[in-house]
Amino acid sequence: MKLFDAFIHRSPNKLFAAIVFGSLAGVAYSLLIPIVLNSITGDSRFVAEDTANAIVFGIEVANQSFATAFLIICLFIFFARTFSQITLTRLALDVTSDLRKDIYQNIAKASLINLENVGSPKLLATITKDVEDIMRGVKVLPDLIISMVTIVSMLSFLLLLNAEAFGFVLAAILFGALTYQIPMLIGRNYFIKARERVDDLHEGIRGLIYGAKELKLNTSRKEHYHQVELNDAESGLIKTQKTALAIVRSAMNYGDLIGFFVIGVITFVFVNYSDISSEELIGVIMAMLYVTGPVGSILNTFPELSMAKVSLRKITHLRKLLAEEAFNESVEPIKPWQSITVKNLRFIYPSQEEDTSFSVGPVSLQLKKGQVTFIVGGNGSGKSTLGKMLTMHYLPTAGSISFDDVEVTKDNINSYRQCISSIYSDYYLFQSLHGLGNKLDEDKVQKYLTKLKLQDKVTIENGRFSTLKLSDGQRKRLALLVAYLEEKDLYLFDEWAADQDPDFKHFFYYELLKELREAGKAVIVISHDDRYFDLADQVIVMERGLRRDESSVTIPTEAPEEKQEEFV
Ligand SMILES: Nc1ncnc2c1ncn2[C@@H]1O[C@H](COP(=O)(O)OP(=O)(O)OP(=O)(O)O)[C@@H](O)[C@H]1O
Repeated sequence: MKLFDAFIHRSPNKLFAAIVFGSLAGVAYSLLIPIVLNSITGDSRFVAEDTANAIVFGIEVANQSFATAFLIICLFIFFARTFSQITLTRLALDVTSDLRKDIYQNIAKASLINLENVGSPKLLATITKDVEDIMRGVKVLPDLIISMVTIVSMLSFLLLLNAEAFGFVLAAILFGALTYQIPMLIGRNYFIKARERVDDLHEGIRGLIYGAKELKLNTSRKEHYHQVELNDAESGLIKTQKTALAIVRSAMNYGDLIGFFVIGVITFVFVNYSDISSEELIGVIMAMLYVTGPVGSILNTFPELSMAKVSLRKITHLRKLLAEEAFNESVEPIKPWQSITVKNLRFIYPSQEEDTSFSVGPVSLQLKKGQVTFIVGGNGSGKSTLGKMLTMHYLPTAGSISFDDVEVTKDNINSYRQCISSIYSDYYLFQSLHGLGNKLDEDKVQKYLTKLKLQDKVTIENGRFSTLKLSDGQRKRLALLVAYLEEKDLYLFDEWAADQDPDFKHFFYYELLKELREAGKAVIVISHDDRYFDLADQVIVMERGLRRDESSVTIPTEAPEEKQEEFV
């Protein structure tokens, strides 16, 4: 993805108009020199001679027609430049907004495992810092175009004025531009290093916010954390940024001085070897002084463009990491089903070292509507991983899931996902009941708010919760309310009751599960609480990623078939 391509893609007509007006402003700039030159020196080679004075509003104005032309050109420059800058800046805003929206889409379409692996600090750094840096880089493009056209126009004027001087100035500018690239390349490498350090720092800041409770209770840990994860990371980042900026600043000053160096050489040396007239010399020096501004302005854009390029690379890399789930996203009505048959399902966590990556399965089981299935086992035995395969968050590396006789494939997986509701331990509670607001059954909402003892805490207005400032247990109850209101066919609760009062544990295990069973839902409960295991219709015991207990359900076992291509 190239920055300019994004502009062309967004609005080619606006881009074209902005470039045309920016270029015209550049040409108009260069027309001011011959007019001024003519008035001062009387050199009428480029503009016809006109010495008539006029009185305008009581003020005497020399060379009336030149003065009028000068004013008109200035006004034209103002309007053309402003139009070009505003158009390109607005385009730049649209392009960066598109970029952010693209990243939102990338995140939405990425597989859960890729999202977990990339992690939120990196994603947030990209959406905030990288897109912002690209925006800054994009914003300098209007000035870059105007300055480039001004330089080209001034060089053309120089060519008309004195071909020898033109050759000399051109050679000096080319030499300067080439030698300028060396420090800029070094500076760019430092910008890349600095960008890597921003990710580390974001990770550190995340620990500072989310680990605030732990850090407050342990001063030596807090000091160590501040020193290693924040102060050292800050120092490393600032040092790298300072070095990058020092190199880039020196390069920019070098670039600025090239113009004056050329003026000096022309004034003190070139004149001794050329028969340039004094009018031409004044013209050349004026043109050089004039060119120095746009040259500086172009050079000033380089650090921003350099950082924008680094950020663009970062975004491109992130997009690769967030590989899309390659399946049909459309949602079609699914055939009513009674049971889910899982055969030899397997999932291997992606890892650099194959030996250390954890795998779950092959696991076979059957889930039926109107049945409650408990998945139990020790910590790290693979319960949640199996759950995420059953709720189709993780795409299995092998095996199959079938709803009655329809096997889940990449063509229908999104349709089948719509019949599932889950609450994992890292659930997210949205402030709004997105997509549910209009079809809310008020009586049902009130009944469940009361059952969950939330009726005095939360109300729902226009599909939004009045507050989410609740205790952990209350928030989890609200998540349960949402899941219940969703009216899905398959429910998964991962340790839902673990941090609830005995009353609510009782409500969950004895009332809610019973009600869901009676409503003909298939329910999966991941639990450690063995007091309630006998409430299950079947218990799946997990041990080191495999199913230990196969007694409660019999699945026709076949040789594990690798079906990776069906899903991934
Ligand atoms: N995002 C991940 N990347 C790589 N490996 C992971 C990831 N998440 C979990 N694992 C591995 O999978 C194993 C099983 O994790 P899982 O969450 O399924 O266990 P669990 O039985 O639900 O444990 P607990 O009872 O503690 O919640 C872990 O021991 C870990 O090695």
